[in-house]
Amino acid sequence: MADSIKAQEQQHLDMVVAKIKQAQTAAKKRIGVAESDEAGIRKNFVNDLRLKTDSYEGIMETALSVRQQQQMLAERQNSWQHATTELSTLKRLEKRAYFARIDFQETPTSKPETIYIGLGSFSDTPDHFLIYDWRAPISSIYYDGELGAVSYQTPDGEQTVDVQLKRQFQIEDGQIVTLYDTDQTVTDQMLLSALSEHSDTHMKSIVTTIQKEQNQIIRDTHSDLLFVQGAAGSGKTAAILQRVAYLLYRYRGKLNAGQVILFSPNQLFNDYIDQVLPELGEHNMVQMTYYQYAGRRLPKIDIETLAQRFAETNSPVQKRLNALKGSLAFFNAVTGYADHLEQRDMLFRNIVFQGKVFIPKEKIQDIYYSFNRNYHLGNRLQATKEALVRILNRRISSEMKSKWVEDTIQDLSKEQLDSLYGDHPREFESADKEYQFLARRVVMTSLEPVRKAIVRARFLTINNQYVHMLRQMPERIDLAQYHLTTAEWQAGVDATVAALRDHQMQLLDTTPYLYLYDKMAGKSGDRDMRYVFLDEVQDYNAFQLAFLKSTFPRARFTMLGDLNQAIFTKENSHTLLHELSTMFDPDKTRVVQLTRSYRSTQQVTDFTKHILKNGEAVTSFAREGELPTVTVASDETAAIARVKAELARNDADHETTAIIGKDLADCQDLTTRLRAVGVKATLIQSENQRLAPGVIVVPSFLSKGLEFDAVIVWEASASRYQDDDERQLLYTICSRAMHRLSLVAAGTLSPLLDDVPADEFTVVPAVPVD
Ligand SMILES: Nc1ncnc2c1ncn2[C@@H]1O[C@H](COP(=O)(O)OP(=O)(O)OP(=O)(O)O)[C@@H](O)[C@H]1O
Repeated sequence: MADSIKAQEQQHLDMVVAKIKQAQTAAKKRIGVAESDEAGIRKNFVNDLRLKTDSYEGIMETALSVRQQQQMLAERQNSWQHATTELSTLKRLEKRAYFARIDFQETPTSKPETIYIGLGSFSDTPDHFLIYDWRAPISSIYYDGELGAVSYQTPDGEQTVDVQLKRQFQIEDGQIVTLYDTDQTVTDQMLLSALSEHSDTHMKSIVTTIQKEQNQIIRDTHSDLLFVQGAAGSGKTAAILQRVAYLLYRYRGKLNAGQVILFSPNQLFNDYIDQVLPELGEHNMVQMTYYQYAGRRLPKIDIETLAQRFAETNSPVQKRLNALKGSLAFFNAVTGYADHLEQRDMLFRNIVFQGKVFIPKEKIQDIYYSFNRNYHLGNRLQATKEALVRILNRRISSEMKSKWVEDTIQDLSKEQLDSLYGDHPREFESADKEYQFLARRVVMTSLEPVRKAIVRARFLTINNQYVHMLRQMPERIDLAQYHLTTAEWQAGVDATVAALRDHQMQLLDTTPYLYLYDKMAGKSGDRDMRYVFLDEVQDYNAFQLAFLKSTFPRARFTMLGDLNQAIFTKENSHTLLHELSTMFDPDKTRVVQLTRSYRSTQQVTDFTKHILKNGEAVTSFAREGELPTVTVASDETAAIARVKAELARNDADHETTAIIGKDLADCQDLTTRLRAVGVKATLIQSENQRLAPGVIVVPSFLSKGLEFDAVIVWEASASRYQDDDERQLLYTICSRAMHRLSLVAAGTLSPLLDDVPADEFTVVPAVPVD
């Protein structure tokens, strides 16, 4: 491109940067003013306060004056917050003001317009935008269209413009490094340079190179369910993070980051992505794994961990039980059972006081079912609690006359007496009045646990109720459809009961258990949550999805998954799509498919896709790299030597490496062996660990969603990956590699690699070990 254009653009950039700097000075000034105003208000708070407490009007006046001061403080804090946010945006813009320019005309006769697009908006006067935020409606034309007529959505409907120029910039520290004009959406050149960067322990934002299909996901505001099926590395995760940023911008003032929740595959992944939104100037959304969510709600139960779940080898019967318990039919059956509890079968527990039955369960049951048919589970429970509290109150008077109360009062120490009197004046009309006062306090204090038990509905018994429900299930669900006999089902229930006795539970049981509990307690869900994102949705079952939908009744759902990577649900993942389609209104459901993989080089993508049989479509973005390597060593010592050599090569080329083993035991063993030959590597044992720089060894089930420059698959042998249902797992592992992929096996190579054509990998012999 002509140097004169670059010079002109640099001049424009210098002008914008100068204005950004002026704006920074102004923002700093406002921060200073707000800070000193706030300090002033705090200092004079006491002086300015008109304390009058001798009359009712005086108290009112004092309260008003406190309120006024608080309001003034809040205003200052608000303006401080505002100026601080603005300053941080301006600082980011100063370095890289924008990344694109678009010239367009709204109609053939209207004035040509030029806009620049960057990470945030910037205007020097209220209506004069020098930079448009990438999320502004008009910015969409940068991502969506080529030159010529391009339409974009505005809050008032669709608008079409004639785009005459698209220019992309790479700017570093206020200097234009390169610029190019293009007629494409985002040039391959720009994408290529973004993708050639080395990975690090944190994901980066993709704002400058968002692809057209990704933009559809990011800007969707219509769907109740947005389902994205995307190949490994197709940018699903990247797209949802930009989507969150987009939604927070689009609904600024109405939506905050606390109303958006992302269920992620593991804690490591949370760590990996947690910089993206702050880099875009937004707060992070609520992020947790489903396991954490369930665990938080069931603090007294040990829920099966990811590692345990992964290590499970399920018998054919167990697989069929799993299919049933994860189905939508089971969800509907639990709903039916809960509805039936409105008429009968709710189980209760005695309320106990001092080791004796205080209110018997039969009495509670009578009360519970005494309300008429219009009462549902929620208000029935509430009304029961109120009735029980009334009983409790009546019992206070009778209990005051008991012998134990008299004994207690006689034995009270001075401290205990002081605490019973509290703020109450110590003068009483008579000794009897004083005794009555103390007796009431004694009874109320000791009955407090009873009151709590009532208020917290401890008279319900979720464990028993859950088991009761499971026992009854054969009446509600056709076991034959799942190829199960009643005996097999009941044996499954026995196993659940045994686990519950030890306060343990399979992840598979936690959701029906929570759902039943919510129904019994009449909970109507978290109505504040507006957007729910589920990453790696193929690892959820239909029950969990239906439960999340009922837990967040007002939320819109974005689900992202790759049916090729179902490492927990395996063959059930394809039925999931079908079950989902029955849960949401088809008019408000949108399915988007992303088939292009951006993560890996063409060679890695081609190799990995041969691992799948009947896999979903995957194409690679044309980025060249080395062929993957395969090494079959005669024994583990030789295999370790090969790993060591490959690590040395990666290190020399500054490629960060993850060695991915099948399970934790393999990874522990490998780490020890590597240490013995002088190689330092961090073993990631649990999902709560942090990602570390340098070589890491990670078990397959924790590598989900992550990516690394180079991946070494440890023990790609027949002893580890043999069955067809392990194809998706091996695929997931291999698809973590961006530039280099090496597979090392001791003994025989996994037969799952048989379909990879011989010219798509290099055979590297194991290094001879002396
Ligand atoms: N438009 C884009 N511009 C630049 N980089 C991109 C783009 N889309 C995706 N990438 C990069 O490709 C890599 C893979 O993206 P991401 O992790 O979002 O894929 P994914 O679909 O979630 O993969 P998986 O299902 O395998 O975990 C990331 O490094 C991401 O930054």
